Amino acid sequence: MQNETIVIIDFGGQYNQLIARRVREANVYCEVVPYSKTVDEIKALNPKGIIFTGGPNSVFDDDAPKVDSQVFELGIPILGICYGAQLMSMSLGGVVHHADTREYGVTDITLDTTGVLFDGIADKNQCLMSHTDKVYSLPDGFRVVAKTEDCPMAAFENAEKGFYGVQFHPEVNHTPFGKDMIKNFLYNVCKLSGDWTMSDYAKNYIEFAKNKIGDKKVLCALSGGVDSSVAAVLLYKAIGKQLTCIFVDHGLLRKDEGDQVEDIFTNQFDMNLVRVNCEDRFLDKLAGVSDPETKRKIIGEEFIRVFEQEAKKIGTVDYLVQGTIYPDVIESGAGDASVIKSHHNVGGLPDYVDFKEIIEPLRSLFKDEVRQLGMELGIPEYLVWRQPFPGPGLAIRCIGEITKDRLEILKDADAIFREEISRAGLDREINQYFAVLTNMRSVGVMGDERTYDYTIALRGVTTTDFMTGEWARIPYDILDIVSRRIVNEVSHVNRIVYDITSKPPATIEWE
Ligand SMILES: Nc1ncnc2c1ncn2[C@@H]1O[C@H](COP(=O)(O)OP(=O)(O)OP(=O)(O)O)[C@@H](O)[C@H]1O
Ligand SMILES: O=c1[nH]c(=O)c2[nH+]cn([C@@H]3O[C@H](COP(=O)(O)O)[C@@H](O)[C@H]3O)c2[nH]1
Ligand SMILES: NC(=O)CC[C@H](N)C(=O)O
Ligand SMILES: [Mg+2]
Repeated sequence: MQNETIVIIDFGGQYNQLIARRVREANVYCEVVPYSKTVDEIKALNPKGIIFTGGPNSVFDDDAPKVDSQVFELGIPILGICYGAQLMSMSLGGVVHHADTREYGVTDITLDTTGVLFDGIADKNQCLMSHTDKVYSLPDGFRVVAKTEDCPMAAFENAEKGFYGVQFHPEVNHTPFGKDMIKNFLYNVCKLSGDWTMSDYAKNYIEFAKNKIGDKKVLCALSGGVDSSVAAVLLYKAIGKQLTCIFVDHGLLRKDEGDQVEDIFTNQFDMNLVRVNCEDRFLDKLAGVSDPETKRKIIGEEFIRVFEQEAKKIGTVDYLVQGTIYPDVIESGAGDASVIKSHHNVGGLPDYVDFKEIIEPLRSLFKDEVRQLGMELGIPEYLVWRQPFPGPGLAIRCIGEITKDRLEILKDADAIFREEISRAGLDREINQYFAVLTNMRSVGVMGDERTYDYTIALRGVTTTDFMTGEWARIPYDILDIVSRRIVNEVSHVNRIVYDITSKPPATIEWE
């Protein structure tokens, strides 16, 4: 049985996957497709509703992305967001040009609550605006249902045809009524029943993977982290022992982590697991390197070379599975987005990879959705709720050059911090917490003697999606215990600082 489907037509906007996420959150299945799909291809997906996303272009430019105008004749409801609303308006006979006043940021908006999308929503509200063009006149049959000070046509509808346009972005948290508005579109306009759940995602993916892979062999890059554990279990359910998991111990893991991961995946799950110990190989390549992006690229490439080498031992392996999730993709500069940092599994991948294909079952999901999926698959809670740990590991927390000695200092300090946070029962509340070895040394006095040693920085953040985050308000007395213990127990450290920047403007990791 096919789930009720929403088709999201992608015009290159920044928040497109967030739109998809909002639709999934409302228990509706959706697919994001490029604007170049023909109307027949769209029809073949049997959508119950269509959403046009935002996008960087101006609709009236010659080379602006357009959708086949027959889409307006399918009798299917359409919601246009920002660029999508402008495109809908222009395609049906309205007028769009550059605005005299542009709007960027959170803006007060007045909603006409007789508008179908705004049913049950407060009329004085706020929304996120981000546009330089605007709609100046509406096509026949439309009426205005929202306005802001600078945008008199901030939302419009032709309820009879089921066409709706909004100039603002309902998909972001800065538009507090956005989720309700999207639900109104799905439930009141498209008349959906909400027949999709995360367990459907699992079921469908397992079916899809079975058919795609057939009797071929597959290798899964398994770190023991949340994402790759969920990806591995999904694939294991699809193809069982055709799957081999490769766990790379690159010497950049946390204290005792290698043994713990090996223990969990050999004793608790009955999967084929190969642990590859290659500390020297990674450390040799990283010797003398202190630039963060260079470190990331070296590690990204070395990971793949290890996977290729292990694949050869197994025979012919067509597919490599990675636990890539959406934030990894967007921060590595997907499409037109700018590169924040090259996640080793996306932007850090080498140009040539000796596998027929890389499979990434979680590529469009956000972290909290992956956790939900993990619970659906019956993965133990302590694994699903583990704090994330980046693939490049301690290399990007050891600022400057990486040496065995410096890694030892960092591992010991980090272990103390993690131990005290879980002793205080804060490990679920603080979503990611770790130590960073800075490359700064300063003067201290210990046992009446001068010291000149490293500064350790502690980092703690609260976040749900890891795209943005707040620094965690860890109680002073816990920070105090951690600080005393690290300085007393770890040689070559004489000073501890706590990082009090949020993301943005900082990022979670230091490199
Ligand atoms: N040590 C490792 N050995 C093998 N594969 C790895 C290793 N570290 C990372 N990977 C691969 O890179 C992907 C991305 O790493 P990332 O740290 O984002 O995810 P994760 O480790 O699975 O989950 P988490 O975000 O909870 O740490 C992983 O899903 C995995 O496929
Ligand atoms: O697998 C990964 N490979 C990487 O190269 C990488 N860089 C950052 N991270 C993790 O991503 C989340 C966001 O981190 P940033 O705010 O530092 O970008 C945080 O959870 C980081 O730990 C990585 N994960
Ligand atoms: N965010 C958007 O979709 C922007 C649409 C269009 N490029 C504008 O500036 O108005
Ligand atoms: Mg990880």
